[in-house]
Amino acid sequence: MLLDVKHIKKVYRTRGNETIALRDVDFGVKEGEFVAIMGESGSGKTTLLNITATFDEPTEGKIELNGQDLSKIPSKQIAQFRREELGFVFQDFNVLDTFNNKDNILLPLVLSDVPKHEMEKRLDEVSAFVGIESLLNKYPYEISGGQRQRIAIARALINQPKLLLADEPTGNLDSATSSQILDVLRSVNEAGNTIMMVTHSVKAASEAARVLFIKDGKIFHEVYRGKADSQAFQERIAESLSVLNDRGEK
Ligand SMILES: Nc1ncnc2c1ncn2[C@@H]1O[C@H](COP(=O)(O)OP(=O)(O)OP(=O)(O)O)[C@@H](O)[C@H]1O
Repeated sequence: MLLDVKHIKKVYRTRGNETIALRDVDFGVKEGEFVAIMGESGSGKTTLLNITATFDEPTEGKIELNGQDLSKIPSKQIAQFRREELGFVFQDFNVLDTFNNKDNILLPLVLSDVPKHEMEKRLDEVSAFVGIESLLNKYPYEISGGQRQRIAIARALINQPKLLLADEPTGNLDSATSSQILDVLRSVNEAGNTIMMVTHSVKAASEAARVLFIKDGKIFHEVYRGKADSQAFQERIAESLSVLNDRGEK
């Protein structure tokens, strides 16, 4: 298993209030898998992603990436770990307007002291893969949302991370652009990269091979695409969501 999420519980304590955001969440992600996580607002998806990303720590349980217990990484090495082992794609792109697109993509390599010729080689590869060669010398504010998300995906891939974490990557895009970004994510996965993606979108989730449904901080259900085509898988996902919501209303 590349990612092992072991009996995670997360309790937020704020001024006497206690919120149990995750309870006994337990699953694994194999190398090369594409897993989507769905659930209603407040069900714990972002909490799970944040803990996997080492932005936060579980109250109980542990997460291992390639056998490495995330809680054992010394705090001084956390930033380096994130930069070298994980890639991030967010809803709001998180690219820096003060750098041009090329420097945005290269930033993780600069911070990791990768030699210049290696940087150029990886930049060429990743730019061709994501289809952004003509955008490299522009700035993020000069390009469209979909193009910005491509830059963010290139930046996430440039360090050849073990795991790509995506939080609602099509949330700020129109449907045509979303489809293009989903195509990119599919090819990223087909090239062997492991992806864990939080999404509200049935269409986005249907790109994954497996969808986990979270409800009230617990994994409630999961579906595998198997041999289903995209349309059939979307119907199954939508059906699972309606069961999830129905039971919530009772
Ligand atoms: N920093 C925090 N302090 C206290 N409670 C929090 C904090 N972050 C999240 N929560 C609570 O934990 C629960 C899970 O929240 P989380 O953000 O993980 O849900 P989500 O499924 O990602 O929701 P959304 O789809 O709206 O982003 C919610 O009840 C939320 O109010």
